[in-house]
Amino acid sequence: MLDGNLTGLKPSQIKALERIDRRRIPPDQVVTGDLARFLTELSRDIRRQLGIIVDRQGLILHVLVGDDREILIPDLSRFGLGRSRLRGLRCIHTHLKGEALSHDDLTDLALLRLDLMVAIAVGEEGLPGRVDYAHLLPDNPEGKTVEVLSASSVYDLHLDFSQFIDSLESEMERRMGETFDLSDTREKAILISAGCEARVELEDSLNELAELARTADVVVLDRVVQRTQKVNPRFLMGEGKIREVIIRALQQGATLLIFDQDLSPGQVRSISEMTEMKVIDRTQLILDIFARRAHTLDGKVQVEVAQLKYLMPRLLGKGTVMSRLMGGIGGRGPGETKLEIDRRRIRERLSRLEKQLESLSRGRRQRRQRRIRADVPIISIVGYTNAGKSTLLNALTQSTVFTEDLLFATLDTSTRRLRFPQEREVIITDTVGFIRKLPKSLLGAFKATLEELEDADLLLHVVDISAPRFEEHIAAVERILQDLDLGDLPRLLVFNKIDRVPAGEAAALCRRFEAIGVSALDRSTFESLLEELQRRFWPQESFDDGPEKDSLL
Ligand SMILES: Nc1nc2c(ncn2[C@@H]2O[C@H](COP(=O)(O)OP(=O)(O)OP(=O)(O)O)[C@@H](O)[C@H]2O)c(=O)[nH]1
Ligand SMILES: [Mg+2]
Repeated sequence: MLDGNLTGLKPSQIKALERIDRRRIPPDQVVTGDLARFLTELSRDIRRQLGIIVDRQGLILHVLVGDDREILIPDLSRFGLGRSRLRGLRCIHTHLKGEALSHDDLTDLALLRLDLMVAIAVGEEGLPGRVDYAHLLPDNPEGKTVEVLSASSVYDLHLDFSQFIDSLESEMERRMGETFDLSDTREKAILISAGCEARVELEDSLNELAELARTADVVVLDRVVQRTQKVNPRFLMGEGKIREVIIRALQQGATLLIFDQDLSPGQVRSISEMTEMKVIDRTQLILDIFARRAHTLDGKVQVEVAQLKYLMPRLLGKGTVMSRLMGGIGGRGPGETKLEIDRRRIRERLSRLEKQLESLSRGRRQRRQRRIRADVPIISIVGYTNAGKSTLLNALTQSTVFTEDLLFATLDTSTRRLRFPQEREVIITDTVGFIRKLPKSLLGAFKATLEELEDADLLLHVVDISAPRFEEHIAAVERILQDLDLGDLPRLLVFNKIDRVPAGEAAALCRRFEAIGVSALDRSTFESLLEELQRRFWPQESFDDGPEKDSLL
């Protein structure tokens, strides 16, 4: 296959170029003397660089014609990356002025994961001169990515290529095997954050991203934090820096880049153009988790609507970025539904789903009305994800809502009854956990579920006080409540997981925040919470004897 700028070439030259691919290089040689000479002579005649892309069998797959300074390598993504993340292809090209391997040559080598990048100088009379070549390095503590070597001529290039590439690959695999199990098929991610905030803030948010990644069953290989003066509109960070990050990620064996900041459709596109690794942002990761977690019809429909809305503006005409957004993480459709690639069909599907949501929400409204008519107080549990909301609901009502030490265990509201003495009862509902930077689109998607909060007579705001930054969690939840127009509802702060902090400290924090401490794992800690609930709902009655513990717990 002949690529590049052929204008102005004589038909005989084009024919000669087209015939190059009939040649074959023995697998143990980088390039034969004959072929090198053919390339340098023709290159001198047309005064342009010439290149070939060769596979490990020595077949020539592409012939490239450049200008006097560079050649452009066509898209090689169809060849895929092997286990060591090498492409199994090398690039051999001519340099007209005997210049060393350029920065672009080395970048191509690293970004495309070529076996070798070789430059042969066009010498006098078009004879092949010095050979410069570079190969990638296995992951190493210094973070060095390439090794550049040279030979005084092709005839002095005594490199047994097949042996060389075999041992390089095994070393690469050995190094990767030190950080992760090579047979593990889960996605391997590099977490990336770039922003103007203070480093601790970036790190903190990145820790949470790591938790999200763990929840999504992704292996995290490394983290990159880049403080920037100003956010780069195309790549989030500087172009050179992002390239460096991608090159390191590939070297470490990553398959996925996860950005802590939300990427604009344009940014996803520009970064994706540099690499075949999947590029996703925080929102997409959360969407992915939601997609795995949605169990009820409501939940599934809501997540799919959010996913489609997120993907729409990110579609390219041909669906190329799409296909990369799709596979595996960041593209998991909830349940059976496969996301469609066609934009028009997405639009149709969206409107169908939205109708479905509408009717689901009607059903919910009726159920709610019945509840309100029954005149039973409604308590909604809200709080940061993983605070222990579902555990508390279960413990209070002796039921079994799914709980787990992962983020977003709960996506669907569940409703239970809590009985008090003297035939009194309240209804308690559990909700989806909140999180910092919860994307607006997602909030919108869950509006239907969160609508139920409007009916609440009281919000139990559950906080995990063993979390290092629980105050920020409180603030994030408060902000989201404001966004949902629920800021005026009465609420009660419940500090959960007091078993994980020293008793004195827990008591002091509760006093300071006017909160009630509990450990959702230990029902004997519920007394003051239950008393407070009774006081709030039936204030005129006195409970001098205190709640009858046996009937309560
Ligand atoms: N030590 C301790 N662990 C708790 C306590 N309450 C809950 N947990 C644990 O915290 C984790 C999260 O609990 P969940 O009830 O799933 O939390 P959630 O707030 O419903 O989380 P999402 O639904 O994901 O938003 C689980 O592993 C619980 O066992 C507690 O009082 N003490
Ligand atoms: Mg839960």
